[in-house]
Amino acid sequence: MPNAAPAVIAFDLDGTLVDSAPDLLDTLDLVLEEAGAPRLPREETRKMIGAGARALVLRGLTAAGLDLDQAAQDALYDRFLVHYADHIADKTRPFPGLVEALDVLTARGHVLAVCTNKLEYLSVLLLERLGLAERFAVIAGADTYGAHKPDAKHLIETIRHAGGEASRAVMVGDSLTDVLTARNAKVPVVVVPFGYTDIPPEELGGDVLIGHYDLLPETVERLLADNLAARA
Ligand SMILES: O=C(O)COP(=O)(O)O
Ligand SMILES: [Mg+2]
Repeated sequence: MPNAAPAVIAFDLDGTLVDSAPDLLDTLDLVLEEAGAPRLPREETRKMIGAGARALVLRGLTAAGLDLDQAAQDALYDRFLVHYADHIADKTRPFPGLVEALDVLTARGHVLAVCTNKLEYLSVLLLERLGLAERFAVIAGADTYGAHKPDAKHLIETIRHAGGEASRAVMVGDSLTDVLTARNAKVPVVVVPFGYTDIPPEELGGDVLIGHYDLLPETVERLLADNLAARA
């Protein structure tokens, strides 16, 4: 019997859809430099991405050994947001094969959504600049539903607003936060290995690890079918 709800494929943004590290970390370098901190190595700061911009700034300050009061931290965060918004798509690009994979998923009738710990307005701005925004039924940021990853509510609400249900959805992400979110929401999760994580991607505990977006459409079909069979 056909399921009335479309399948929803929910993507993390930073490190999953797009390689946004260059613009995020250029901005982090700039605000830390303005605060008088030494420059941190990229291998180190890359792993600080994944819990949103405020966490990125705070992690940078901690790693640089700067102990600022709340007002100074807030000012630095505001400065980060303004500069980042102005440079959000200078170097940021979709990962190879992404656009083709999204085309295939959409042609199969699946609905695409974004579930990210980036703020909603920055997520929309970035995807608009890259010409990708229209592809997603929902772009849900850390501030969209009053709960953010790894809270299951962020993913469940994203799927619901996209017109689907958690029992017929797949999450795609690059970090432990994404895997935990999917587990909490009882949604299967695909891990991509080209994002930002301090844990090796194969150790994140996802259902499937794919090395290239070419593999995503068949992987999604398999996970949806497995899920259906498990529920029968
Ligand atoms: O920008 C961040 O730190 C978080 O973004 P993500 O949830 O899309 O990985
Ligand atoms: Mg990510």
